[in-house]
Amino acid sequence: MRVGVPKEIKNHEYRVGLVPGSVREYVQNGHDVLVETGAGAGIKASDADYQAAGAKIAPDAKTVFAQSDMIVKVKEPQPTEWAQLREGQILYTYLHLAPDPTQARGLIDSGVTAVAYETVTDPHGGLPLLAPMSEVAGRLSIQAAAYALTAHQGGRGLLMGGVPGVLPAKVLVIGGGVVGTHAARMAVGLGADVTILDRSQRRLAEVDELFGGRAKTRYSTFEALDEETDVADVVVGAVLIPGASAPKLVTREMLKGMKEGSVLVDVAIDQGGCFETSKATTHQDPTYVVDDVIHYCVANMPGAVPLTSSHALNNATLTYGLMLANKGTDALKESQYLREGLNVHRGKVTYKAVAEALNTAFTPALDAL
Ligand SMILES: NC(=O)C1=CN([C@@H]2O[C@H](COP(=O)(O)OP(=O)(O)OC[C@H]3O[C@@H](n4cnc5c(N)ncnc54)[C@H](O)[C@@H]3O)[C@@H](O)[C@H]2O)C=CC1
Ligand SMILES: CC(=O)C(=O)O
Ligand SMILES: [Mg+2]
Repeated sequence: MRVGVPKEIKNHEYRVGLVPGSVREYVQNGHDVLVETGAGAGIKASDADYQAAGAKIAPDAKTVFAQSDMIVKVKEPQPTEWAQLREGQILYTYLHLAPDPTQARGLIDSGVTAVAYETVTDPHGGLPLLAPMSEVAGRLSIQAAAYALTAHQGGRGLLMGGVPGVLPAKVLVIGGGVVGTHAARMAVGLGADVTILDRSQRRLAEVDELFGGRAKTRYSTFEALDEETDVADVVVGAVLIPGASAPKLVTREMLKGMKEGSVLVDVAIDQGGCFETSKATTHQDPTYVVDDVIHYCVANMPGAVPLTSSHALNNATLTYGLMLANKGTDALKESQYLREGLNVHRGKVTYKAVAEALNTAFTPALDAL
């Protein structure tokens, strides 16, 4: 198969779909790899590094899309990209289709076979291709919040960990999954006063065990959200219902009870966001203010640390990517875990939560394949 890697074009997105080490693995499996010139610039990998790993270099994205059987990316295709996809071609990348009907329409119309990293599963029940970027985004969320809390950024003028004799910031984390626990770990490490809300009793027990009392846990109800947002200096939105649009948990009304200069970081923005007042922002202009509360809603947070993120992502995507390259769509028939990643195939939506969110017909993946 010919596997193509275009340069990412989303705002300030510096990650790359395949690092040179992964290219080498594809080549050893008998595949041709075509990499757009400069695709690795964000991770300091030159065209020569890719050539040394066995790739051929294409002069532009158009050549990559036209000549490849499978496209490996990081972020959801942008309009100019989905216009170049076609039936019989495999797209392997993050998609986040539920809150993005325009992209969904583009993929449906293209006929492409689109496998979304964020819904691929594994025998352990997690989301193995989402997890590494959730680890990065969770950790980054606290860096972003600490910066936004500074006075010159319009924040409360608060040091996350306080100092002896002065209380630290109160950090509320909504959702104790991968993003949530990694955010909490960083916040605890900085000395903040951390509370984690989750809707899963089992998860709360695991989180309680994990933090050994250094973070508090609370069951997530609207009452809890209302009370906890009133006292928080930082709120991290980290909930997920796989494939679906995020539930709106912090309402506009709750915002009115929050402190002036407090900070909301909505990591769940890639699934539409879990605060009513969230709208996606970019690394170029990451924050805005509503009712004196700073909102940070960057949908590709890990793109800011591409060296860490590209390698972490490749560690997770390589095995399933090779299965797709080696067996084509038969890989989707053989592996139920990889098949969970299939969102769109030959014009049909094959992931239930996505079909529901888009109010469109659902075709079970096995029927579509
Ligand atoms: N903005 C960005 O750059 C990035 C965003 N993300 C996003 O972050 C979000 C979270 O991802 P993960 O932590 O990997 O998911 P996860 O599945 O590990 O954790 C989600 C948690 O939310 C909990 N939850 C669900 N409904 C809830 C509610 N009503 N109240 C409280 N908790 C609730 C679940 O029980 C679960 O523990 C996803 O939307 C993911 O796509 C991930 C990486 C990068
Ligand atoms: C998961 C995601 O949206 C990202 O890594 O950009
Ligand atoms: Mg309140």
